[in-house]
Amino acid sequence: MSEALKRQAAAMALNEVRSGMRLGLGTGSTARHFVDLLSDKVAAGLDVICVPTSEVTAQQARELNIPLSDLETLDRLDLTVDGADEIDPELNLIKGAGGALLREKIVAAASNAMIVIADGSKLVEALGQFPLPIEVNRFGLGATRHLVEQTMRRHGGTGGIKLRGEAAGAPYQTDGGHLILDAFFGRISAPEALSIDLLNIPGVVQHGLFLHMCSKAFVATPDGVKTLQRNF
Ligand SMILES: O=C(CO)[C@H](O)[C@H](O)COP(=O)(O)O
Repeated sequence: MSEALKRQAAAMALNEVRSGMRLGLGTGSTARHFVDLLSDKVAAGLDVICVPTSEVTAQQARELNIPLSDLETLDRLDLTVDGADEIDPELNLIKGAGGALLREKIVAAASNAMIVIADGSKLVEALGQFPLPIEVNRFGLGATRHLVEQTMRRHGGTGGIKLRGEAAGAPYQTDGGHLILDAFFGRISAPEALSIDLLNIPGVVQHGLFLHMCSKAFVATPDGVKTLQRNF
């Protein structure tokens, strides 16, 4: 999908930002457009303080003179704007293709609202066609992978599990120094139960299912930007 559509979705989210807000800044190509557009408003006098969800976003924001803070200094945020890899009709998400899922989830959970920006290709009837990123500790990788695979089979997952970056010769490392297993479920029929089961595996640090966290999504299609909303 085109960068123009991603930017349109990002522009809609920018309309939700008010002076004085504490903002979470997402990661990925769509969130990048949001940060870029936000910087114009900041240059024009918008007063915000932002917490980035990755080193990449932090660097972009610093280069664009967006004021940054962290979750030691601020314990709550007003709003987080982030991208997603899949969005279901309940606004449950799969996130983490960019590897930032742990910080993204910490920042979203610290926020009073989470808005997702995406193009129409991210809308799905059921989560799971996109591989679910699972962030794991390096220690005990083989054992953790085995337990993740057992859990995936119990939940009807039909595909395999790949250590991200392995095929390229060097495992991908997250900002927190962890590894990512990408699990090809096919279809996730009980996301809440899967979430609990994955988090019960000691080597699993976090997974990319964002359940009941997103209250609004701006989804850009060639016919315009759709606003999807969910009340908690
Ligand atoms: O979860 C993410 C990073 O960890 C991204 O938000 C997600 O992968 C969407 O990225 P993009 O906007 O480039 O499609």
